[in-house]
This record gives sequence, structure tokens and C-alpha cells, in this order.
Amino acid sequence: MKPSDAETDRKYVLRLRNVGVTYSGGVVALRSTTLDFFQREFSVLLGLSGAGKSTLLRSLNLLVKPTSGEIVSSDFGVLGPTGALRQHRRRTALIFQHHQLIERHTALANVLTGRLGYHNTLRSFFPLPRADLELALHCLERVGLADKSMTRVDQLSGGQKQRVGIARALAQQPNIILADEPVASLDPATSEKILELLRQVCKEDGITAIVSLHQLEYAQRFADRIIGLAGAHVVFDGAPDELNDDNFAAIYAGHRREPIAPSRTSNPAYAQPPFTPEMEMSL
Ligand SMILES: Nc1ncnc2c1ncn2[C@@H]1O[C@H](COP(=O)(O)OP(=O)(O)OP(=O)(O)O)[C@@H](O)[C@H]1O
Repeated sequence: MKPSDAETDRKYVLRLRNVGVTYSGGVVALRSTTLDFFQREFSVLLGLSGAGKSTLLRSLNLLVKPTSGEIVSSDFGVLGPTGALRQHRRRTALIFQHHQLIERHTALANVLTGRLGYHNTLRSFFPLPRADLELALHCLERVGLADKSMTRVDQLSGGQKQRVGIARALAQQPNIILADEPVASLDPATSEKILELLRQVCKEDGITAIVSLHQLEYAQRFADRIIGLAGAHVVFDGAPDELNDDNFAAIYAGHRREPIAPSRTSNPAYAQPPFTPEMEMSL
């Protein structure tokens, strides 16, 4: 498990204090959780479907409102219905599984939307300043899409669309990126490239990344820290090389890491979408 804050003296960026989420209808999606996210760290939220990953991730900018506890930004204080939340959201970029791009607009126009939080509503009806345009082009260049800047998004591949999503996030000049299943719709080769790119740009810019992923193999390969969730609880929090068979079993509903050849289809560790052929090879 991770050493305490006092031992490491690391600077937290976001702090959850006893944060819990119960949806209307009574579904407990996140039990009381106390957790710090640290500057420049690339954290992966890992767990089976329904474990609570998206709920935790979305609570970090109050897209999902905690029903108990509070979230503290080191820069802006306790997040609530105040200026602190607006400021926090401006510096927190989101990357989604389905990109959430405007398909009929160009890649450049989509990346420019990353700048809207820096302007008032009226200003956003007019062409954005030249500096924003230059920044957006630079972001597209960083994700390898300079030559596609004037291409409509609906003419791009899934991997290229996710690169546009990353460029849009970078254009926001964030100090935090929240990425909810950013590679769930992509093939394995493209997924690896996207995660490599995401990790690289976050490291280059000192961005704190919190990424929910299904695939254990990717979590082990790209994360500085894995936060394993099961049944609305954090059941593991540590470096990838600290994840042992018991932790694996805790995250994956009691199933062991060993291959279970004859009856694997009845084993949720294999039957659930998180488990890909690449992951099986790594087990
Ligand atoms: N808006 C909602 N209203 C009610 N229940 C919800 C809502 N969103 C999620 N849930 C429930 O909360 C629990 C946690 O869901 P969540 O989406 O956070 O899990 P997850 O680990 O991200 O799953 P997945 O990998 O499938 O996205 C699940 O039981 C889910 O059905």
C-alpha cells in the first residue's frame, strides 16, 4: 500500500474526504472514500463493470454530486456551488470514451472549444483570439494531427478522434485530466498508442491524470498508481508492481489470477468486458 502523505510529503492536488455517492433509487455507487490525488501522478481506476469507477471519476469535478463528504482542490478549496468549482472545472479537462466531439466540425474547431472556459459567453460567439488558434494548432501538432486540422471529425478514425479529444483537453491548459474509459472503443494497437500519448503529454506538462480503465494489462503498463475498486469500495491503492494475487482477487470478485482453462467462460474474470485477449496473455 502507499505510504502516508506525511511520509512522502507529496503535494496533493485533489483530496476526497469521506466522499460517498448514493444515486436516487438507493444505489450505493461509492462508499465513504478518503483519498488524495497527487501532482503529476498518472493514476488508473481499475475494476469490474459497476465497481464505481465512473462515479468516482465524475465526482472529482462534481459532474456526479457526492451525497456525503467533500472534495478539496489544493488550488481552489472545497468544491461546491461557488467560484471554486468554476475555477476547478476550467483547469480540469475531460476525455470520454466516445470523444464527445462535434462530428460535423473540423478537428481544429473542436480543439478550440477547449478554450471556451477562458472566455465569457458573449466572446465565444466571435472568433477566438489568434493566440487561442495558435495554441489549438500546436495541440493538434502534439498529438500528430497537424495535417488533419481542417478535416471534419466525422472523416477521422476512432483513434484520430481520441487524439482530437486529447488535443482539446490540452488546449484547456489543465492541471488535471479526467479520462473515463478513453480506449474502451478502440482496438488494442490503437489503445496502446493513445495511452502512450496521453501519458507522455501529461508527463511533459506536469498534469495529474486520473484514468478509468478496464484492462489490467494497460493499468500495469501505464499507471504510476492503481486504485482498484470493487463493490463501491477502494480495495487496492498502490504501485502496479505492488498488485499481488490477493489484491487481484479483491478487485475481481474473488477470482484468482491463475488461468482457469476449462470453465473460464463461467468466471467473471474472463467473461466481463474488461478482460481482453492481451490481458489473458499477461495472466
Ligand atoms: N445515474 C445513475 N443512477 C443510478 N444508478 C447509477 C447511475 N450511474 C451509475 N449507477 C450505478 O452505480 C454503480 C456504479 O456505477 P459506475 O458507472 O460508477 O461503475 P463503473 O465501475 O464505472 O462501471 P463501468 O465500467 O461499467 O462503466 C452501478 O451499480 C451502476 O448501475
